Amino acid sequence: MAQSVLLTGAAGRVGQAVLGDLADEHEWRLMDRDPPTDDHPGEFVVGDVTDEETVREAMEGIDVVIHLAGDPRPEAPWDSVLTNNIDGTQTVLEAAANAGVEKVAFASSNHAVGAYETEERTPEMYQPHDDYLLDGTELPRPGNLYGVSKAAGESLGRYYHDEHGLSVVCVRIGNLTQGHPPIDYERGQAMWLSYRDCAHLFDRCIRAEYDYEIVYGISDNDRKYYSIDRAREVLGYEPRDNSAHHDDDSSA
Ligand SMILES: NC(=O)C1=CN([C@@H]2O[C@H](COP(=O)(O)OP(=O)(O)OC[C@H]3O[C@@H](n4cnc5c(N)ncnc54)[C@H](O)[C@@H]3O)[C@@H](O)[C@H]2O)C=CC1
Ligand SMILES: O=C1O[C@H](COP(=O)(O)O)[C@@H](O)[C@H](O)[C@H]1O
Repeated sequence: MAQSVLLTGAAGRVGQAVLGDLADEHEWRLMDRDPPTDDHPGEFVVGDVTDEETVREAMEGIDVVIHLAGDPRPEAPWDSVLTNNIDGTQTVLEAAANAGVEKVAFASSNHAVGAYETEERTPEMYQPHDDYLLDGTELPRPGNLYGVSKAAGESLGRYYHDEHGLSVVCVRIGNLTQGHPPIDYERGQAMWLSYRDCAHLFDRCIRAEYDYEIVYGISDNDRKYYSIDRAREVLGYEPRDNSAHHDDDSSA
C-alpha cells in the first residue's frame, strides 16, 4: 500500500537516489531549503528543518519520514552541524512524534563510527584479506564533529522511540556514488552504496516493521567492514550491487 512519506533533504544526492527509483511507489511530500530544479513527485515544501512551524505543517498526514536534510560534510564546523544536523533532527523528531507519525528513517553516517579506523587497523581493514567487522551494536566513535552530530541524531532517535513510541531506524550510510564505486579509494569501495541499493534500502525502511534500529547502509561489497546482516534481518534489505563485481552497469 502506498504510504505518505515526508522526505527532508529531497534536493540532495541521497534524496535524488531515493526518488530516482521510488517516485511512483509512495505519496511524497518533499522538503528542502533549496527549491526544486527539476520535475518531482508530490508537493515540495521549501523550508528549513530547524523551523518548527514549517516542519509541523509539513508533518500533517504523514506516515513515514525519511530525514536526510543536514550538512553532509565530514569537515563541517560545529555551528553548522549543531544547527542543521542536531537541532534540525530534534525538530523533525519532535514534530513527527506530535503528529502521530509511525516511522522515521534517519540518515546517519559511517562517520559516527569513523574513529574505529585506527592507525593500527588501516589500511588493512579496507582490504579483502581482513575480517574486521562492525555490526551496529558497537558504541558510536566519531572521528570528527560531523560524526558527533550523527551520533547525537542516533541518540535523539533512541529517545523519541523510548519516550514517544516512534519507530526509528538509523541508517549509517557508507559512500553513495552514482554509476560505479569510488575510483582509487579502497575505503570508499568497502563502504560503497549504489544508487539502486540506496533506494531499495530506504524503501525497506518505509515498508518494514521495527522498533529502534541502527543498520549500515552499504551495498553487498565483497570487502566490507560494516555488516549488513541486521539490515537484511530487520528490514528485508537485499542489495544487488557489489563494488568488486562492478562492470560499468550504469543502473547502479
Ligand atoms: N552521500 C553520502 O554518501 C552520505 C550521506 N549521508 C547523510 O545523508 C544525508 C544526505 O546527504 P547528501 O544527499 O549526500 O547531501 P546533500 O548536500 O547532497 O543533500 C542534503 C540536502 O539537505 C538540504 N539541507 C541541508 N540543511 C538543511 C536544513 N537545515 N533545512 C532544510 N534542508 C537542508 C540541502 O539543501 C541539500 O539539498 C545527510 O544527512 C548526510 O549526512 C551520510 C553518509 C553518507
Ligand atoms: O557521511 C558521509 O560520508 C561519505 C563518505 O565519507 P568519505 O570520508 O569517504 O568522503 C561522504 O562522501 C559524504 O559526503 C558524507 O556525508
